[in-house]
Amino acid sequence: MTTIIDGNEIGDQITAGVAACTDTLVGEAVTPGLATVLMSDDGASETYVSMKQQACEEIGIEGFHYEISADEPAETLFSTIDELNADPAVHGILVQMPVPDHVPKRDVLERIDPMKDVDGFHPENVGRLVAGNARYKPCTPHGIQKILAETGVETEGKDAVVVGRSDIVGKPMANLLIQYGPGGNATTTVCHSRTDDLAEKTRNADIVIAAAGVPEMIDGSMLSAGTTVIDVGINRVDADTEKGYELVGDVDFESAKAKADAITPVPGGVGPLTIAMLMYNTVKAASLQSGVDISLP
Ligand SMILES: Nc1nc(=O)c2c([nH]1)NC[C@@H]1CN(c3ccc(C(=O)N[C@@H](CCC(=O)O)C(=O)O)cc3)C=[N+]21
Repeated sequence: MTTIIDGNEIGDQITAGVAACTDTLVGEAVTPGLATVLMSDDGASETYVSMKQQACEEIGIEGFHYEISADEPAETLFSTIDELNADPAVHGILVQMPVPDHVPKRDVLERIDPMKDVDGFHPENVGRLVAGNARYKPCTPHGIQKILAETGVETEGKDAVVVGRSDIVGKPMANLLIQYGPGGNATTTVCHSRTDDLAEKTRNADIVIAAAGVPEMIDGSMLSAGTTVIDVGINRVDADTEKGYELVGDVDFESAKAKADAITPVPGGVGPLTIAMLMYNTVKAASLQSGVDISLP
């Protein structure tokens, strides 16, 4: 029997632990604060930002939300970041990606105070992660580590294949998988758009993490029996539904399920963990900035 991994359940479990940490902080007169900044007219981005704000509200984290019109100059975003860096009520800052083309992404990431960088995208935090001394692990790869641990999937000595080399998922995921200790020690291959014979790589994997942003590109014929399949894709494809689209992953679920030992669905797989780990990092940020100790799950 193939296990269909329930990301909502694992996410709720972590969120409960994070909520308990929030209570501890509030008891010490520290209310964790997360600022989200949206500079885009994209409907999907709006959905994700509002999901993050809703999660804050449920846990007791104070949410601050900023919207900047996509045609504003980059300076408007920079000065918003400067204000949030200086605001002691704000412990975490998330600038929703992608930003418009005329805004230099790297300058945005470097502008955020590394102590408030709860995405873990600032070069200082990327460097710490690679050095094995992470401050804030990027939310999606960290969430995937939690999924694997909760599902009882051992990584040590296993062959892991990460499909996709993004700064947000592929690269940090590979870094976590090769690190010493629990959730790491995997022999890790990173595949991407220029990989020759991808199927040969994925067929030899014990764990496949699909994060290329290409709808249903990994199917059952590319997998061996017994593989653990983690689907990071959240592609909106046109469909005759109420919303006018359907959410599909980077994995062809039905054919992959027939081969997999365990598989994450879309929606209800990795997505809820991304939000839970953002809350986790925000509470960690509030602890680091206030000096109040907490015990994170
Ligand atoms: N600076 C930054 N940090 C991010 O963490 C970030 C970002 N930019 N830009 C966009 C992506 C996307 N992202 C998602 C988080 C949760 C779900 C999620 O929970 N999805 C639900 C379904 C939601 C739906 O119905 O559309 C699920 O998979 O079950 C999806 C997508 C965070 N991102």
